[in-house]
Amino acid sequence: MCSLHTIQTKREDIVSVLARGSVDKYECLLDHLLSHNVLNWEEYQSCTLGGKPLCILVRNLLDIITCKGDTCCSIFLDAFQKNETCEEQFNFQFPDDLEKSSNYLQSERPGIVQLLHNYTSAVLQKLLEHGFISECEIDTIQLPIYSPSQKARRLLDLIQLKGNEAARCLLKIIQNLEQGQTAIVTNDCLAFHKKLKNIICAQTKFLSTYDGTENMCLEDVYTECVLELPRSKNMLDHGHGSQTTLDLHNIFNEQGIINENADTIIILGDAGSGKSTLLQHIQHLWARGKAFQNFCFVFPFSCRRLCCITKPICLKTLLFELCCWPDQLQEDIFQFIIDHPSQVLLTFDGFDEFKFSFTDDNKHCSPTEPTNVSSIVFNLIEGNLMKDCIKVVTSRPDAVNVALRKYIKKEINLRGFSEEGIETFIRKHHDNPDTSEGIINLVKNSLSLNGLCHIPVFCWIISKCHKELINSGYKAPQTMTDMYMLTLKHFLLHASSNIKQTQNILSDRSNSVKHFGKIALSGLRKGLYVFSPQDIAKAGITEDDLSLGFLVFSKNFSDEGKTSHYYEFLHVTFQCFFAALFIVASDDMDSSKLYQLFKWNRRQSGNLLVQRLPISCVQPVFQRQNKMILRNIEIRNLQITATFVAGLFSSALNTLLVDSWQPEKMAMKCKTVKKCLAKAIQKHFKSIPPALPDEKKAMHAMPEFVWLIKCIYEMQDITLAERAVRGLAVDHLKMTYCGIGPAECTALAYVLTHLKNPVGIQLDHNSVGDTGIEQLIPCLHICHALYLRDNNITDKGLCSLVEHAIEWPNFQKIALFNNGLTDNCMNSLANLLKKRQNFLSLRLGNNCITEVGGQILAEGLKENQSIKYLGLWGNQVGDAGAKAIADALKSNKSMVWLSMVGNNIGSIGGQALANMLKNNAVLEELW
Ligand SMILES: Nc1ncnc2c1ncn2[C@@H]1O[C@H](COP(=O)(O)OP(=O)(O)OP(=O)(O)O)[C@@H](O)[C@H]1O
Repeated sequence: MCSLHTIQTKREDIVSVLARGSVDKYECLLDHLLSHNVLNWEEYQSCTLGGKPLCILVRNLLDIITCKGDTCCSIFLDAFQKNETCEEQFNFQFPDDLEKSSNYLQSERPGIVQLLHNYTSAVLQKLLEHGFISECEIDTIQLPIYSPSQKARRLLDLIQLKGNEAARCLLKIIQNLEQGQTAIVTNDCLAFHKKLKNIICAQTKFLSTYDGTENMCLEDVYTECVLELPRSKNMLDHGHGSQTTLDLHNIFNEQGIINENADTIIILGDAGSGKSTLLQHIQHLWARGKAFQNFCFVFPFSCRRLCCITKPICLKTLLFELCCWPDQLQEDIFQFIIDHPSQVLLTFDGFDEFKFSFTDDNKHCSPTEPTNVSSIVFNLIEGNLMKDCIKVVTSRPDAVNVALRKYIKKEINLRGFSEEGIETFIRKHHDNPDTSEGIINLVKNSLSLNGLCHIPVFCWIISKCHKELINSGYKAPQTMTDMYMLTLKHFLLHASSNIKQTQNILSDRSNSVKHFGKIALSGLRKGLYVFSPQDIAKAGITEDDLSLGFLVFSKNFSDEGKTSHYYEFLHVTFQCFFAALFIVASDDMDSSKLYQLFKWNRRQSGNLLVQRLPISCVQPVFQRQNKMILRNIEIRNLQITATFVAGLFSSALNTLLVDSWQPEKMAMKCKTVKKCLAKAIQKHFKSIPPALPDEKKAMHAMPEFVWLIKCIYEMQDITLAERAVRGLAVDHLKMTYCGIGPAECTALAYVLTHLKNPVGIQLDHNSVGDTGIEQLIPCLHICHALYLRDNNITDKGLCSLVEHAIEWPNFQKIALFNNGLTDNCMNSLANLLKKRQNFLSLRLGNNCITEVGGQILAEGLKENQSIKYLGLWGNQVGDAGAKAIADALKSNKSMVWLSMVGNNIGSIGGQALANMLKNNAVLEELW
């Protein structure tokens, strides 16, 4: 029987089945007919006229179909049967040519309706954002009389009417949804999604350091920081092997993954390097819809706050109560979160402040079962809870223990501002170009300031206190302590109404400073960074003190609508600074207590394992050593506080404090600090094993050594610096993996310049950079060998170094592999080779040197007879470069080791090297 005849004979049954069924089902049939072009647009509309009974619409449809001949009738019957039996599976083949988007939406209509029906609200929002529909149109589509599928159909109908541009936009949204590139929340979750975005947007709008006094938005002042991936052997190769800097927008991609099965990305950086701000920026970009839209939900946590949760808590409560409460459908929303972990991002700021040491001993897998907060956090990191949900954790570097490392997907080092970043930050901070130019010049002209300003918090201080620095002719700060003292004066002066009459503002506000010092120190001892109204009252802090702006409302404990507030210091480094001021200037603290501040290092020196253990593991040892008042201060903050203490004894600040507060015990304390520092350094030196026969004596310094050097620098005491290195009788000073950046280089130069005998200085795997080289130059004349592997050095830094190195008689070796050197510094190196006929070793592996660079270097090699080692592996010198080098070395009588592997060298270069090897009697190794 032909299809037309079937419809005619069974018309009554068909009408009855369709009219008895739901409107949804009938419309689904129409979707099929539209997609197969059985109905044209006008016919479709006549079959969906609102207000008419379904049986009339069905009859009308059958009239249209039967007029269209047997093929159309056959398609109808097919669709009718499918409609009755099962749901179809759709497989989208998106068109390459987006000009045909409207057609595609029509031809795939049944599948698209099925895909969209759970997401219409979010899709409508996106179309609204793109300007293709209006609020009023959304309201019409979202009328409660429509089922979810009907809403999807009304949406498609509207877009068809709006033309191909709108259809193209919708198709892009559908494509992203289908391929999981953009996370789109279901209709049930949309209200919560919006609420969460609004809350995060409001929370991340301002930086805490700008609270109260200024009204600067994060968006206006945010400056990109340098993000680096550590080069590690087991970094999985995803085609980014040699790249170590990372763009923020690539933070979640495959670049730099070290463990594909893990879900935690850890961002490491020193105090004030911008970790919290970076997280805030990520959250803000997400909340504003500007990036990271593959996450439906972002839940930000502060470890400072999590530490205060003492009662058992479950994951659900943690997410909803701490971040955002769903006004309705809590169960559905939580279920969506659990079912779609890859669409959820959790951030944990300040893991170093999380008092619990990471352990994977206690498994907890239930999202609804309460347990202690540390267990929830650790099991999230391990993936026992919400596997595949990405977690971003920030921490100061040494808080990561071995157990945690197993669960790290990617490790990122935050290196603060680049040279350009400093300028950008200053320009963003000041509308007046004259002011910003003035500050930039100030920073450029002061070596010490330049080194410090790579750390964002210092850059902020300089920007904040620019008036004092530029107009009042203050001496540019030399040390970190100078910076904080400058800020202290700035805030005090700012709050003082009669500045001119005030001779010594510190003396005038001594009580305020004392109050801050007291609460800061007692907070550090108890691991407290947030202060309740009771804590504030107990420390005697008055409204007047609060108005100075050092204590700001805590973001972590905001009780909106309440009159009493929780406070925290502007930044934790200010808490350390005030604690240091109290330790130094209060006569309640005698020098023996101060001795405790440096003493803990003595037992730990040389014990890297203990140093890297989290504080809670170290504490039993630590507590035994320090029975006194400073025993509980978290090690990283203790070091910062101790550095400030040393800095406050620099001659200028010592005098200032004595003049301001007349403390009686300062002289004694100063003596104690000097003794502590000198002895701690000596102890470090004594731990060096004696040299083996025929071997040079080397010292492998620990990060603690660098900290001691920084303390000496903060004191600005040349005699102490001389005394400190007097006993250092080594040929080689190794300071690899010590977290050395530009500021540390300034301190190293200050002390190492007093070394009496030439040494080799090995600084591999730090972040010295071009600025660090500038800082080091004052001490490098003493150096016979310099190792700077993996330190982000570019041509600029190297050229500057070589300019000086030409004059240094001892300087014979330099190792620069894994940096960013190009052909542009080859002239400089060639010149060094020409001028220095006692130069021995040049290692330039894994840089970006091409044929041209190889040829330039060859010019230098031609005129040098001393060089013994040349390493150029992993560059791109090619045939021409290799040939030029081989020819240059023909007459060289010293070269014993030459490495040219991985340089794209073909037969010409290879032949030239082979010939050179034949004629060269001394060359022992060529590879
Ligand atoms: N990228 C940035 N752009 C602009 N300003 C920044 C940036 N990063 C940091 N800052 C400034 O430096 C201050 C300190 O930064 P932040 O609190 O983020 O450091 P942190 O690394 O989290 O420090 P800590 O480890 O001590 O908590 C910020 O309050 C802000 O003023």
